[in-house]
Amino acid sequence: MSQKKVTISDLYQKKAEGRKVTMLTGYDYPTALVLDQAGVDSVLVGDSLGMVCLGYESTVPVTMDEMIHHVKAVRRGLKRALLIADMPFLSYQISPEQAVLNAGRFMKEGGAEMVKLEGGAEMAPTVEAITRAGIPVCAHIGLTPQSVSKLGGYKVQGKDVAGAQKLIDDAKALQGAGADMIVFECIPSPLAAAITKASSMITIGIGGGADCDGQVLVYHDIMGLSGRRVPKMAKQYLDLFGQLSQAVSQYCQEVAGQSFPAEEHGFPMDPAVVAQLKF
Ligand SMILES: Nc1nc(=O)c2c([nH]1)NC[C@@H]1CN(c3ccc(C(=O)N[C@@H](CCC(=O)O)C(=O)O)cc3)CN21
Ligand SMILES: CC(C)C(=O)C(=O)O
Ligand SMILES: [Mg+2]
Repeated sequence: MSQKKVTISDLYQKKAEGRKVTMLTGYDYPTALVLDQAGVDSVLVGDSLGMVCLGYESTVPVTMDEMIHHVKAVRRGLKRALLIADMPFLSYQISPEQAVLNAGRFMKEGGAEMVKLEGGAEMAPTVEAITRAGIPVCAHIGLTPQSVSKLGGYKVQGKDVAGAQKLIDDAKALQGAGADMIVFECIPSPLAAAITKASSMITIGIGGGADCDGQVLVYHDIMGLSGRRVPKMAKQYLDLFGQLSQAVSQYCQEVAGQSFPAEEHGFPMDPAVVAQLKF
């Protein structure tokens, strides 16, 4: 595995050559070590951390300070993979100025290399302002979880002509505004394939089918760590929740049954020393 840092040009190169870009979410230092050493191209500190790490009902309550705390932890664990920070709800929607300031915090305080934000053509001026400040942007269209109340639930987007055409127009506007990358979340595979073909941006699917330039999933979903049913687009590779629960219950049994700690888990003392102690 090459130890060279992954750059955005490397990912454009992959797109050009038809080699797939890999991305996973990562929220903490040990996970960053695993992802980096296993060779993933990019790590997204997603605002999904609000749901999977902090126990919120949605991504809406997540703050900039919470995000930065996690981005810094992931930064310390990455040597190679590209670090992308997800802009949380209301950190970029108010004005392009507010967006540049918060995107800049991710770069300056968090050590991020790219920021991601949700929204279509209406976000083009914001993407343009962030890009103009020298900060690479990943867009995100389709199912945009920060708008879950407006969307009426976590539902597939772009199924009818009007919805699909809007996503095509959104992608065009975001590309024109300078986005280098775009996430397609829960949109029909043929639509994601067609936009990918027409687009110079690096397209990353999560429920966008096999023909995107790359794929992203939530780490806790693929590892079976979320403790919930995983969304349809995720593939669960491990059942860590089950394994962790089993290990915790075994530990409790062994402490209760006094088979833990064993001799080797403690620190001996010279009996001559013990003999001299007065109690
Ligand atoms: N753990 C986790 N994984 C995610 O992928 C994820 C989050 N959290 N939080 C933020 C958003 C929310 N996401 C979600 C949440 C639910 C569905 C879901 O329930 N989808 C339905 C299909 C919907 C339809 O058919 O219209 C499903 O059956 O999985 C999808 C994406 C994706 N993101
Ligand atoms: C699932 C990805 C695309 C995301 O936005 C997140 O993890 O917050
Ligand atoms: Mg997100």
